[in-house]
Amino acid sequence: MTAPALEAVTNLRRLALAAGHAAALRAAAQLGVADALGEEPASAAELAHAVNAEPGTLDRLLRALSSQGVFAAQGGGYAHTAVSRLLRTDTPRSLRDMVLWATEPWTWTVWPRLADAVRTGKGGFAEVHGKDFFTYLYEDAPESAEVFNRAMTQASRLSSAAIAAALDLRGELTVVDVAGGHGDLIATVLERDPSLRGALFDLPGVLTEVDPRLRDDGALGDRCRLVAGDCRESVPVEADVFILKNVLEWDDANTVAALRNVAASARPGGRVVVVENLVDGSPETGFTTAMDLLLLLNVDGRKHLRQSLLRLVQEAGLTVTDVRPVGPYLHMIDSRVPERPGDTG
Ligand SMILES: C[S@@+](CC[C@H](N)C(=O)[O-])C[C@H]1O[C@@H](n2cnc3c(N)ncnc32)[C@H](O)[C@@H]1O
Repeated sequence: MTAPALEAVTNLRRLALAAGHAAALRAAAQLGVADALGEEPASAAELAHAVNAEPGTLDRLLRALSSQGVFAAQGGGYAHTAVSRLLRTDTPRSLRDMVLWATEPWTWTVWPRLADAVRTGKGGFAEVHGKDFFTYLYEDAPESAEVFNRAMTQASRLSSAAIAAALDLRGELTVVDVAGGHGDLIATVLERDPSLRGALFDLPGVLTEVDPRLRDDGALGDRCRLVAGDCRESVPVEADVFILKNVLEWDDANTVAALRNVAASARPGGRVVVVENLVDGSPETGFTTAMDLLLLLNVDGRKHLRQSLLRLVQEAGLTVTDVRPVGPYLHMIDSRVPERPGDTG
């Protein structure tokens, strides 16, 4: 076999078993291996003792992960790499919950339906579970819902400071983060500008456990309201600026409905800022394209191309004023509610 032919075989075989590496990541996160490993390399037996596992099988797990750069085989044992450190719980950039979220039990039940979804254009989650994804999450899989919300906060911590810096809210008085999860972004925005007041809007189940800074007794509690609701029905909050970050990932009808509801609550000339990872504008194409497919399966949704997202923002009657990268992997779409909404159709 020629070298290119061998490489093709190797690549395809690795991809075909990529679920095994995702499962290995999940197992390591569940076992707490990254927390058990310190600055010095440790043997599989030492780590197995620390995480209450069988040494031989833990060695196999760590060998599989090391083959992908998660931990490094060293001197008969294993050492941390930059990637494995992200699985620790005590690092500010921890992505442990993100790993758990991406590999939750429900994900393994939806992936086999991908061919059908591609054929029909529908993920079909509601047909299988009898309810839409977020209802299922909060009613039937509350532990998964907690993992989800923590994962969103972990992802937000990577970008909130960059977004807050890029927003330029001079002259604005009030800002609401629509579907803002536990509120890392709105807290970061309010911390940056002490004159601003804010609101965090999300589903009722999410707001039961918000960022400690936003609680009544938190440092920002008196400047931020918590408003529960469904943004596909209405967004009953008055504000100068509406932010929607990683929210417009449903099917197009629900995405336009949410944007229209925001536009209806905003004053004419009000600002609506959409922040998303774009499939065609992100350095993480492996992540965004796979997430695009997962969103198809769970919410009949998608990660957008730049043009498809701009089209929906405009369809909702908003006037796009700027599109620019924010942070290493997101884009910020700035738009305004027309001064005379009736004119735009
Ligand atoms: C991908 S998360 C993004 C959270 C947050 N904006 C962030 O970037 O970390 C999507 C958010 O939308 C919320 N959400 C989903 N459906 C919603 C709805 N119908 N109304 C309001 N919020 C909703 C979820 O609870 C979740 O917090």
